[in-house]
Amino acid sequence: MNEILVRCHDVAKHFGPARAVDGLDLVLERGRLTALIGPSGCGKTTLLRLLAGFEALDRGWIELAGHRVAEHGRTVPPEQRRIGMVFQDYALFPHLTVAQNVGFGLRDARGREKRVAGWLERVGLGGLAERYPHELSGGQQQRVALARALAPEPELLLLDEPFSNLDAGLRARVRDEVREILEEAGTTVVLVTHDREEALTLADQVAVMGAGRILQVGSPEDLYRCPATPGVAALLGQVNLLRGEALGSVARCDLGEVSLLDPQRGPVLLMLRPEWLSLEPASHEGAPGACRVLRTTYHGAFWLVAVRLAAGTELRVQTQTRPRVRPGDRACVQAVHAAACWSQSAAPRESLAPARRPSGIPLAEGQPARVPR
Ligand SMILES: Nc1ncnc2c1ncn2[C@@H]1O[C@H](COP(=O)(O)OP(=O)(O)OP(=O)(O)O)[C@@H](O)[C@H]1O
Repeated sequence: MNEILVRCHDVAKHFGPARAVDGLDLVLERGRLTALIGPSGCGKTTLLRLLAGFEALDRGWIELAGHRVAEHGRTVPPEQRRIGMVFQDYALFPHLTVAQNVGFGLRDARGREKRVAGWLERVGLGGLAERYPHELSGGQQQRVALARALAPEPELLLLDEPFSNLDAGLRARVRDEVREILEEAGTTVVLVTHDREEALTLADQVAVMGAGRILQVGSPEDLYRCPATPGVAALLGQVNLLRGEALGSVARCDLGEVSLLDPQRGPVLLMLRPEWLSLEPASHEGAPGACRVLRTTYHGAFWLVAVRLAAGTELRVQTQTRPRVRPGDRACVQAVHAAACWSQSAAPRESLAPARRPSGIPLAEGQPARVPR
C-alpha cells in the first residue's frame, strides 16, 4: 500500500434538508487515481468542494498529507491546501493567453516562463502559447486546464467530469493522453465521472457513491466482478439478475447450475453480466436456460440479444458475432462465467435501489432487469 495522502472520516455536509454528503469515509493513496462514480445528486461535486476547501463541513474531518484541513468549525482555505481542480467547463480565463492561463497559479515569478513552457510541452501544446482560449479546440482547452492545474504541482488534483464536453472520438484520445500525463507527474487524482467506461479504464481504484456515502471502494476489476449491491453492479455495467439457491460454490437457478464467484449458501440473487452468458439456437421447452428471443441490437463491437426465460425473467446476452437467432425463436442461455451473488436471507442494504419502470417499457442501458418473484 502506498502512503496515504487523504483521509475523510464521517464527513457530512447538509444544505438545509438536502444531505449532500452524509457520513462519508474515504482513503486516498498517494500517486493513485480514484474514480468517483454515482447517480446524479449523490454528492460527488460536494465532496470535491469539501476536499478543495470551497465548502465547510458540518461533521467529521478531512486530513491532507497528515494535516487536519477540515473539521467542524475549522476550514483551511483552498489556497493553503495545494489542491488543483479542473472543472467540466475548464473555466479558462478568456482574456488571458494559453501561457498566461497556465502561469496563473505560479506565484514565484522566477522561472515561471520556463515552467509554463515545460508544462505546455508536456501536454502537447508547445506551439500554442500565445493563443487565446476561444482560438482552441475543446480538447486543447481541456489540456490547458490540466496544465494550469498541474503547474503549481498540487498534492491532489480534483477532476470534475473533465471529458464530458468532448465528442466520443476526441474523448478517448484525450483520456489516454491525460492518463499518461498524470502517471508521469505522479499526481494523486480524484476523477468524478458519470461514464462507467472512463471509471473502469482510468482508475486505480473506483469509489461508488450513493446518497452521500461511499458504498464500495476497490479495483475496477473487483467492483465490476463482485459489486456489493445490485445498484453498484448496474452503475458499472449491464446486469442480469436471477433468483437462485446457493449450495456452496454453485447455485441452482433457471439456467440450471451456475458457478459462483464467492461460495454462498441459501437463497441468493445472482448477477451475470451479458458477456458472461452464451446463447445457442433452439432448445427443448423446459430445459434449463430455455428461452424465447425478444430482440437483437447491434452495438458496433458486439450484439446484445434480449431473451425471456419460461419463468418470465428477461436477460441480455452479449455475442461477439452476428446472432444466429431472430425475435420469436426458441434458444438456450448458458452461463459461461461464474456469477456474483448476494444472500437474500441477509440482503445488503440497497441505498442505490434500481429505478422502477412501468411494465412494457424497454429497460434503459445498465438498468437491472426485473426478476419475477
Ligand atoms: N449550494 C447548494 N445549496 C443547496 N443544495 C445543494 C447545494 N449544492 C448541492 N446541493 C444539493 O446536494 C445534493 C448533492 O449535490 P452534488 O452536486 O454534490 O451531487 P452530484 O453527485 O455531483 O450530482 P451530479 O452528478 O448531478 O453533478 C443535491 O441534492 C443538490 O441539490
